[in-house]
This record gives sequence, structure tokens and C-alpha cells, in this order.
Amino acid sequence: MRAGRHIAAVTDVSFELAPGECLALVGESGCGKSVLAGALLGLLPGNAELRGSARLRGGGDGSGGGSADAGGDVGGDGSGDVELIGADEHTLAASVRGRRVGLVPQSPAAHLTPVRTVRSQLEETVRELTGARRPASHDAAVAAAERAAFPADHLDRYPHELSGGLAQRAATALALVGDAPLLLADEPTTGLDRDLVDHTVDELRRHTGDGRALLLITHDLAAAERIADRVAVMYAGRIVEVADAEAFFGTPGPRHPYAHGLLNALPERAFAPIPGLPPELGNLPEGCAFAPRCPVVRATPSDACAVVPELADGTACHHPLTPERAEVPAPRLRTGAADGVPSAPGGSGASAGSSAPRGGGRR
Ligand SMILES: Nc1ncnc2c1ncn2[C@@H]1O[C@H](COP(=O)(O)OP(=O)(O)OP(=O)(O)O)[C@@H](O)[C@H]1O
Ligand code: NI
Repeated sequence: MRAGRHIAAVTDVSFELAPGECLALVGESGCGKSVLAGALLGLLPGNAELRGSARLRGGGDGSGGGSADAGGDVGGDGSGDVELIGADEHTLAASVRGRRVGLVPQSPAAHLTPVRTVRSQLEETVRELTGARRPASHDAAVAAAERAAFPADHLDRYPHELSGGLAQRAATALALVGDAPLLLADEPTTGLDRDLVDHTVDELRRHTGDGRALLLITHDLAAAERIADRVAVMYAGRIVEVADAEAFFGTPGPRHPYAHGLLNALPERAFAPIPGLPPELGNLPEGCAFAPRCPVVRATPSDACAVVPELADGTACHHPLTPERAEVPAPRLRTGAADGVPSAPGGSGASAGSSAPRGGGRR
């Protein structure tokens, strides 16, 4: 709610995330990705209203994992199921954050304590989450830093002495300490160059190798292609497509015209931005929120789009693209490029798995 107005930042979102699986949540700036992550961890401002269910499943089967449903599912560590939506602050602070759900926050600077060095924050987190004391806590802190490619000779620096990229890596290291069954990484690669992006997402992916789950929120479709098993595309607060990553990035490709447009905007593909801008969430059009920008609607106007399409069979569209009809009328307008369109697709590990949980990483 802003200035007395209600904003439906996230609506009707439903997905499952299994142990060992990486789901990439992609979409333009402001579409509700961070609000969704914040809702799962009770990190939204006090005036936020939440409805629905996000169950974090207890593991207890020795797999070290569990699963999450929002309407999401999340991994457990031997403790029981937890309902995250509406959970009290004590439960979230004492048993969920860091222990069962690790968060790589979108604004690391805001999550690091300004008056303490990175080393002391890492060691404290190790002590808090594992009970380890020196020298074990010291070693665990150094190991966590290394996993996140945080340079050991910067461990005694304060957050204000770090570049944005290093602060990001410090925050990633903190999130990895608890070995939580679910990791939420909200734009974990902002400000990193390509090699470090690859290193960071590979490290996050490695985290799923032990039956843990990863929700990767990103603008970077190349990062998503590199490590995700499945992709969920958000637009204006709703998930408009959920697909197997291999099918999404390869053949037959995305089925929702928006998702198709996102991929087409990549320099390595058509380099054709989606014309127009996403709607303001406080001022959504009637019916399908993408219709005003939709090339299919422009070519073939349809009354069906006056109704919000439900997510069915992996896509929320009244006229999804089919393999036979994979070509949408190509927009040639160069104005209003999609904000937050990712940099480049794919490094090596570009193939993605099925939606079945994977036991190991994808490298
Ligand atoms: N505290 C808040 N009060 C009011 N509106 C908010 C608040 N937080 C987020 N919003 C609105 O909710 C919408 C979704 O924001 P969110 O941060 O989830 O987007 P995002 O998809 O994570 O974008 P980005 O890629 O830029 O991080 C935005 O339109 C934003 O303006
Ligand atoms: Ni965000």
C-alpha cells in the first residue's frame, strides 16, 4: 500500500519447488519478484497484506532437503512443516531465516551490519546457526567466503569499504553459512562481471546438489539458462509462464508472448525490445495485463483478452504460441525497451533438466 492506495504486487502465484531443484524467477523490474521473496520470509513492511499459503516441508528423511509450495514448497532440515505466510516473527527468526531458508538479498548493503567487518559477521552467523566456536567458526567463515568468491584479504573490511560486487558476494557468503534446505537468491549477481556471475550461480547451483532447493530471482536470463531446471516468468504481479528450462530456452521455446519477447530482446537473439512499459501495479488494465503490449493481440485483436487469463498448462495466455506458431509478429519499435532485460544468454551449461528434482548440479 502506498499513499493510502492498495497495490496488488503479487497475485495468484502458485508454484512448487522440490529438493535438488533450481527454479529461476524472471521478469522485468517491478513485476513483484522481490515482494514474493519477501513474503516467504516475512520481510515485507508492516502495512503489507498477505493471503495464501507457502508451505515449507520438513525433511527428516535424511536427504537434507525438503520442498516448498507457494501457494510455494520449501525444504526441511528434520523439523516439521512450516506455514510461512502469517508465521510469527519469533518462528521466522528462530527457525526459518538462515536455518531453513537462506536469503541472498537484493540490496546486500542494507543487509550487512555497517559497523562490523565481514569476517565478524560471518563468524557470528556461523556461531548462531551451527553453535561452532573458534577455531571451527573461523574456518567455516573463511570457507563460506571462499564459496562466494569473497577474497580472504578483504574479510577484515567493513561493508562501506566494499564495492557493490564485493558486498553482494559477502551477502551470498552469509546466506550459504546455514546450508539451508531452501535458498532464495534475489538478484545475486547484480554488479558482477560475467565470469563472477557464472562462478556465483554455479556455486548457488552446487548448493542444490545435496537435495537443497534454489529459487533464483534474476534479470539475467543467461544465468537462469545456465543453472535452472525450470523457469517461471512474472509479469505485473502474476506468473505468466512456468516451463522446463530446456524447452523454454531451446525448442519449442516460450509459449507466452511476453516470455517470447523477453528472450527475443537478448542481443544474441533478435535484439528486439518489447515495445512499451509494464503497467503500474496500482493501475492495471482490465483483463490480461500484457495485452496492451502484446504483438499477437496487435496483429489479431481478441475479446478474450478482456479477461485475466489463468495459468493453465504452464502458461497464462488466451493465445499461447505453439511450436507451429512460434513466430509472433516481430515488434520493430525501438522505444521503451524492456527495463531489466538481461545481458546475454547462456554460457556452457545451457541445457536444463526436467522438472523432476535433480540430485546434483548441472555442470
Ligand atoms: N513497500 C512497498 N510499498 C509500496 N509498493 C511497493 C513496496 N515494495 C514494492 N512495491 C511495489 O511492488 C511492485 C513489485 O516490486 P518488487 O520489488 O517485487 O519488483 P521486482 O520484480 O523485484 O523488481 P526488480 O527487478 O527491480 O527488483 C513494484 O511496483 C513496487 O513499486
Ligand atoms: Ni527485486
